[in-house]
Amino acid sequence: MLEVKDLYFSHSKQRPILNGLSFSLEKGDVLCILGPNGVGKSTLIRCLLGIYDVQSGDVYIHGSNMKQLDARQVAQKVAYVPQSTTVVFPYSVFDMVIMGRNPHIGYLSAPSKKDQQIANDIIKQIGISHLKHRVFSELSGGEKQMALVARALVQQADIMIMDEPTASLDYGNESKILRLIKQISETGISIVLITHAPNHAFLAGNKVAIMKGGRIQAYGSPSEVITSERLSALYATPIEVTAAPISGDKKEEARVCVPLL
Ligand SMILES: Nc1ncnc2c1ncn2[C@@H]1O[C@H](COP(=O)(O)OP(=O)(O)OP(=O)(O)O)[C@@H](O)[C@H]1O
Repeated sequence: MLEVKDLYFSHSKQRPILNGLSFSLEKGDVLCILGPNGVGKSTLIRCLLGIYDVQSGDVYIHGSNMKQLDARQVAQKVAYVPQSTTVVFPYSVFDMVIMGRNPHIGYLSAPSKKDQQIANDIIKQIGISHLKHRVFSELSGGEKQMALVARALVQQADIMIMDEPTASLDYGNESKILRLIKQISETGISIVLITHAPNHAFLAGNKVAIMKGGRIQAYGSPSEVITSERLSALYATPIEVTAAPISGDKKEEARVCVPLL
């Protein structure tokens, strides 16, 4: 669905940020991208959304080279959930959510009944009907994040890029968003999840990529890639990856990352 091949991007000639970066995403994958501050995760997102022109390498979306697609075509295929959004105008949650239909609406047209229906269905589906008429800018961080996920879903793109969608959320809202990510992927949407929490890869991901030095240093299933040695080296602090028993009907174990203080 998404293939990134030998991507190179640099703000200045001296120091490339992305230096031959490659990975691919299949239908329903949740690929967690981990990497320390400043490694180039946001830069990668900008390249995947077509905001930055890559200087060499290619991004293929359903086999089409992104260089051949205009912004509207990219937006029909790739949705984006930002970390947070500041909105000055008093848009309602419904106004914000229906904006996700823009790539499907003609330049001088208003959202159709069908667009409104799609927005209403998604709002209901992800359980934020009670927020529909609230002013977006007055919502809490967690409520805003749910509305931003709804906006991305109404775009009906089958690739979704999420930039730290749980940043600054409390534990309950973080779990809610991670659960939603799993549910969305089960519908066949592929997700690139940028996160600073390696545990997210165990909880919601099926693939993980570790970014270092402008490349993907390790790539594979969370249990293969996320090891104590690798995380400790990546974040330059001792981290242990261990198994925690989960009580319930059947005995299960969850893998967890614990920083050693
Ligand atoms: N417009 C710019 N001009 C020059 N350098 C930039 C610009 N934008 C980002 N950078 C640099 O590019 C590097 C990668 O930045 P980027 O924001 O992609 O990292 P990141 O992995 O998303 O970091 P974080 O985890 O802290 O959000 C950083 O060293 C940053 O200072």
